Formats: sequence, structure tokens, C-alpha cells
Amino acid sequence: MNAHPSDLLHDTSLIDIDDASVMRGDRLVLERFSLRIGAGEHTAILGANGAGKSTLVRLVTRELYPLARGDGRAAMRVFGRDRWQVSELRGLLGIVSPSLQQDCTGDATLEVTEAVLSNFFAAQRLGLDHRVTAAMRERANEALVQAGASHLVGRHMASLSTGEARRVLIARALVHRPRALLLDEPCAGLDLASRRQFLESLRELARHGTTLLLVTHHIEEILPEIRHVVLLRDGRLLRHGDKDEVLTDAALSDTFGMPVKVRRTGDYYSAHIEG
Ligand SMILES: Nc1ncnc2c1ncn2[C@@H]1O[C@H](COP(=O)(O)OP(=O)(O)OP(=O)(O)O)[C@@H](O)[C@H]1O
Repeated sequence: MNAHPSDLLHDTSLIDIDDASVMRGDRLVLERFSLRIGAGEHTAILGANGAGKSTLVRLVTRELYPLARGDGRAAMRVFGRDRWQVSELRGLLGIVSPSLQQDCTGDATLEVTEAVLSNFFAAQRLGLDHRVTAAMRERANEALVQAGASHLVGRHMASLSTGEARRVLIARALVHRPRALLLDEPCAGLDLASRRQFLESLRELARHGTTLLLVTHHIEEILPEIRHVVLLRDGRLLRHGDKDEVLTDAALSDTFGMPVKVRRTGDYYSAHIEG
């Protein structure tokens, strides 16, 4: 059996950001930002609106680039490398984001299996020059089962509920058997029960070796498997480390700029604003 390309990268960090500054429009949104996330380190990135979460996500997915550093060294490495073909990176790092969901559900005739298969070609839908093999179809079906979405085959993406479409996007990200999944607000728009079911399916992926990078506003979504938490505020890294040490009243109050009380129930955390 051929080695998965990611085997070659086993010992490197998943993300290594070293003194990165990022402009959006005419604003410096991240200023001299540093963060390392180890390979296999399930991580939650938490912050209020405007804290810089999406900017960080786009930096990782290569939709945004850091300003060049004065000393010529790379400010950003993913799986140990600072240069990637985006399609190659997608094979190692699956992405589920609101913008991807919007693109897929906005396409009136895009069918579920096609949405999954098209990721083999880093495309949104299949084109005439895309040659789908039997092995690809088999893998797409496996990924749909893994994401709990096989019952949706034959449906159009535009006809799915938010939670159903989210599952298909997970399957789409999984076709490459990525080492890590970057999930940007994956529970947005899900009702209470769908959210719990969805989080359970993410736990299953985490237990089977997919590293989760979960970007969220909600402390309740931090799964028991996630031990590493990153708190952002105003484009700065406020704190990061083991979740028991980071998820404190003081740190969360700083993150959200309000007096927050944190509660732990079993393996989950929740928070409410005091007063
Ligand atoms: N194109 C842009 N031009 C100027 N400023 C921008 C641009 N995009 C984002 N920003 C600013 O960058 C900061 C960080 O935005 P970002 O979208 O990364 O935050 P976020 O944590 O993802 O927020 P939310 O939770 O609301 O999605 C915000 O102050 C935002 O106004």
C-alpha cells in the first residue's frame, strides 16, 4: 500500500504561525501573531465577533497571506511547509466553512454525491474533463456513511436543511482521508438535538485519528476530546493551553469583554453572563 503523503509529515506541527501580521483592506487585523498547534492536537479556537477567527482560518487555508517578515523567514507553516499548492493542502486539511456551505447550497442542481466527488478535483461541481473512477465513487460513499449523510444521496444540496448540508460538507472534506479537519462555526444554524448529534459524529472522527480544529463562539461546543483551547481577542492571542487552565471565569470574561461565569458539567463546559 502506498504511504499517505501525510505520513511524511507525521512529526511536524499542524500549524506554526511565527510573528505573522495580516492586513485586511487597510486594517492590520493580526499583529505579530504567533501560535503553534501540534500534529494530532485537537484544538478549539474561541473568540467574540470580530476577534480575528475567520482571519486566522483564512490564513491557514491560504486565502490570506501574512505580510513578509523583515528577516525573510516564513511567518506561517502548515504541516511544516510554508509553500503549498492549495489542492494538495486540501488533501491533508479538510475544510468545512460557512462560505463553502453557501456555495454548495446556492447551486440549484448540485446533487449530494457530486458535491462530495467534486472535491477530488478541488472543484465545486464535476466538469466534463473530470474523470471519476470507481475507486473515487467507493471512497465518496464511504465518506458519506462516515459523516452520517448516505441517506441524502440523490438529493440536491439546495434542498437540504442546514444540518444535512453540513454533514455532506464533512463527507466532502473526508474523501481525501485528511489528517485534520478545520471546522469554522460548524454548529451555526443547528437546533439543540442536531447540534448534539453533529458533535457526537465529530467525536467519532476525533477518536479515529482525524485532528479537529474547531473555530467557534460557543464554549459548549468544545468536545471532551479537545484539550487545547486558544482564546482570541482583537486580533491577539489572549491565552492558549490546556482547557482546564484556559477556560476560567477571568479568561472568558477577558475574551468576551463581559463578566462571564464558566461551569463544567461532566466533560463539557458552558458559560453565562453574570448579572
Ligand atoms: N476586508 C476587510 N477590511 C477591513 N477590515 C476587515 C476586513 N475583514 C475583516 N475585517 C476586520 O477584521 C477583524 C477580524 O475579523 P474576523 O472576520 O477575522 O473576525 P471573527 O472573529 O471571525 O468574527 P465573527 O465571529 O463575527 O465572524 C474585524 O474587526 C473586522 O472588522
